[in-house]
Amino acid sequence: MSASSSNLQLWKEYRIPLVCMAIGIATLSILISNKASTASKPDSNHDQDTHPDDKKDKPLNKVEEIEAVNRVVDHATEEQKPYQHQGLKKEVYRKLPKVIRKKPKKKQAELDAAAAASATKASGCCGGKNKAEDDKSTGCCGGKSKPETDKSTGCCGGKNKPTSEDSVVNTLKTTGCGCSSGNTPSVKPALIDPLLLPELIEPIKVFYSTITGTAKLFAQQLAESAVSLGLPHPKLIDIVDYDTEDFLTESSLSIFILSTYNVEGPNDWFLKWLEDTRFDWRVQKGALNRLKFSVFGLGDSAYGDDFCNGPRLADKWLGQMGAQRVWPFGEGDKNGDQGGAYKQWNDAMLDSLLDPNQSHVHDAYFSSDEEDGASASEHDDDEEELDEDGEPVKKTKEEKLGLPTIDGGDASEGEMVDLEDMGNVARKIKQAKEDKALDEEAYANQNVRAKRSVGETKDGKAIKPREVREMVSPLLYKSLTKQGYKIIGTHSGVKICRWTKAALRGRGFCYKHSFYGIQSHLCMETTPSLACANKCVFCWRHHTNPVGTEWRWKVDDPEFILEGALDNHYGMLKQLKGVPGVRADRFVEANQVKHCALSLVGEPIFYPHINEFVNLLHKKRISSFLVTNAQFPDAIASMDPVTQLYVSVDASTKESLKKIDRPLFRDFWERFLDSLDALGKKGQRTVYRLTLVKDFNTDEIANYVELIRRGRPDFIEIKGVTYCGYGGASGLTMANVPYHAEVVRFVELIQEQLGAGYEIAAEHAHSCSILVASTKFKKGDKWYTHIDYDKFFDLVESGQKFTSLDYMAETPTWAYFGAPEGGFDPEETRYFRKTKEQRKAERERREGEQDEE
Ligand SMILES: Cc1cc2nc3c(=O)[nH]c(=O)nc-3n(C[C@H](O)[C@H](O)[C@H](O)COP(=O)(O)O)c2cc1C
Ligand code: SF4
Repeated sequence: MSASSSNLQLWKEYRIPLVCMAIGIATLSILISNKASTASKPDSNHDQDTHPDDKKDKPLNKVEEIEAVNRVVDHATEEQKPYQHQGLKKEVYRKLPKVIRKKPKKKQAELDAAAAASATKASGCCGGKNKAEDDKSTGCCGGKSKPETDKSTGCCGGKNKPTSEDSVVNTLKTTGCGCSSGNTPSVKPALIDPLLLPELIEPIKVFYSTITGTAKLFAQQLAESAVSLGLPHPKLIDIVDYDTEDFLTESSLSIFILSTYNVEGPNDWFLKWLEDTRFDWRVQKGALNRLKFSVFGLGDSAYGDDFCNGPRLADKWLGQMGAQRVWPFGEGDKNGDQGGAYKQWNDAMLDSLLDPNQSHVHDAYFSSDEEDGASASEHDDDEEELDEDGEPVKKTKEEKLGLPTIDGGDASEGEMVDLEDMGNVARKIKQAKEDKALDEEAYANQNVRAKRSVGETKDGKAIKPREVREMVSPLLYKSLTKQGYKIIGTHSGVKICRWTKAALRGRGFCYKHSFYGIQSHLCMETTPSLACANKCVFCWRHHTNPVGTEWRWKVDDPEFILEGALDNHYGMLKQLKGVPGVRADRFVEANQVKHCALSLVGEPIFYPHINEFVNLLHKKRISSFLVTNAQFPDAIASMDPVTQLYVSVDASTKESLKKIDRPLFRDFWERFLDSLDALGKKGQRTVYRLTLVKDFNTDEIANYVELIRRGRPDFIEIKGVTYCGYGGASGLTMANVPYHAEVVRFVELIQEQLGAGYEIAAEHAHSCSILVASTKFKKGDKWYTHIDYDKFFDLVESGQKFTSLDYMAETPTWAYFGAPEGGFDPEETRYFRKTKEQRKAERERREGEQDEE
């Protein structure tokens, strides 16, 4: 279709609203031109109907409302008036686009010019001068309309020649025409002068996802239609380029044009984020309530039940998270007239948007209850929440109390409660109330609370008071304490590791004993940040620990965290006193922590005062083993020496890292690579930790080799993933846990491809872990992968520069790869889990002994 014929078509479809609006503007022009004379007449009765001040008690009718809105929109001609909204009734004021409530940035001269232009151009009517038979492009009848008022065009046929504002207003009110009989016809009527628009209205955002380009084409068509209607050019955004987290603060009118793919496609990330957020109980109900949206799906009906399933889900989840659906879901079938279906949807959607009578759609674009980021509730806190029909929203008792609703916090659309379930529902509500009360009490009584809050972010920026909140909410507190964590202050945790318990009973140490000489009963596992920037599939905590890309919580004092961690650690140890098998000597030793594993959960390097924390550990001669997930390269670069610095290398390609770590950062891969580079520049011991997940990250040997060459770590720890009963979002099963032989094979392949410089040094068969070490740590036949801890503390104290080679210690031969002990310290008692039969025989034997007594 040519540009002119498409314009013609557009005009045909929009002529009525366009003419109405044009007339409104023409009316204003007249009002303005008469302003000077009328202003000097104190007794003038002009504009009675359009001065809301004069009729404060009467509600405005629709025409008055439009007039009033238009008058303010055309603020350039009213000089100071646009800034004096006091004259407008509240409901009219609220209909104004957000930006025009504020002082416009355009220079007055520019605005005046725009106003002058609109005065001559805006009316679609020539006042009967136009000789064209029927000029459809201008909406002018050429004075042909014989009836007093041509309702179909809104043109009066040049008959109405208002002589005063009064008559204009009356004409407008009765006929909808503002013909002034002498105006030159415009090229094309505009709803609002385009010169003013970019300043006035936030552009529509059009998010598209595409592989073969159709969705992008449709997005461009939408943009063209919007522009032809006088709206600002919408922003076209490829969904893969948008940071999904930003939807949480997005307030624009957002149109989603999404294609469907049953293979890996451009929607995956967005849909995954929507799903995660929708079902994440930590995300508040109505998280997207600032967003106004509509979705159009592209698909192919040949895919049967999968036709447009992705876009459909997007539409559903957006709605369920509180986003306002301004226009119903539309779909276009590749197997049919996809373009036609789209055009119909596109046109109807824009039409409704510009139609003030369709207030819920219209308001999504032209009105906002927010100003300067203040929420609606902040702004109009005296007002009731209204539903789509303008009725006050009836909230349940639970909603008013902020309690979880029946389905766990969300009464989603289409989810109705069966009458028979009402008993269960009542019980659930009661239970939820009791649980909440208990949680809040436990939280309030937490005996370890932050003594000092550090009110700044990692970059030293002060945290604004309203942003400071605690990372651990009462619900999270409950969840974590249930899992055995002790919470310190507002964002730190400590937990006793199972190897610590095993060591207390003389039943062996963890792999770090075999690789680096750590005795597990002397080790404390803690984290100063329960939050993380990933949602790794093998992290069983990702449904509970908070996530974020930047620190936005209260910050606790490092000294307080360390003291709290030690107190809680010792407190938990005490509870093991007297437990059968606990060795007295180990129990006494354990009361002096010598190692700290900063790897419990979350991202320790995220904590803004991590350097202070680590230095405090070293002052107490406690070693530090810090594991980071390689998303904060700057923090790695600025990290003071730690005894051993790890990065988790969970995958070796961008695609698999995205699949496994599910990072929140859009530039996660660049961050990951930068982290490896930063690691390569550290002087102290550095380690890559590879966790193998079968079918996820075990096939990319060459890429791993590449990454190892990049960061040149001293050591590479490779272990098979541990099965923790995943399910849920991770989708992992036992089938994803590699056998020991498979891990060995993988390591051998890595070592082969790495060539000289690295060798397989040690293993801990029990935990399926293998250590590949740089040959810098081998002297002759002997490995020196262990650590001289005292030497390390002395080096730190000295303040001199040192390297990983300055504090190495000899590795015992039982820890060597291939040694018969398999990395198990021969001085420990090997404990083999009993089989079912053995446990049964043991029980029978004990019962027999009791009988004898
Ligand atoms: C590999 C492939 C998989 C597809 N999977 C689906 C599907 O599961 N459901 C569906 O409705 N359409 C499916 N389609 C059809 C596309 O969604 C449809 O052709 C759409 O118009 C493409 O939009 P685009 O050009 O913006 O990428 C698939 C198309 C391809 C090529
Ligand atoms: S290093 Fe880790 S696994 Fe080993 S004892 Fe410490 S916390 Fe437990």
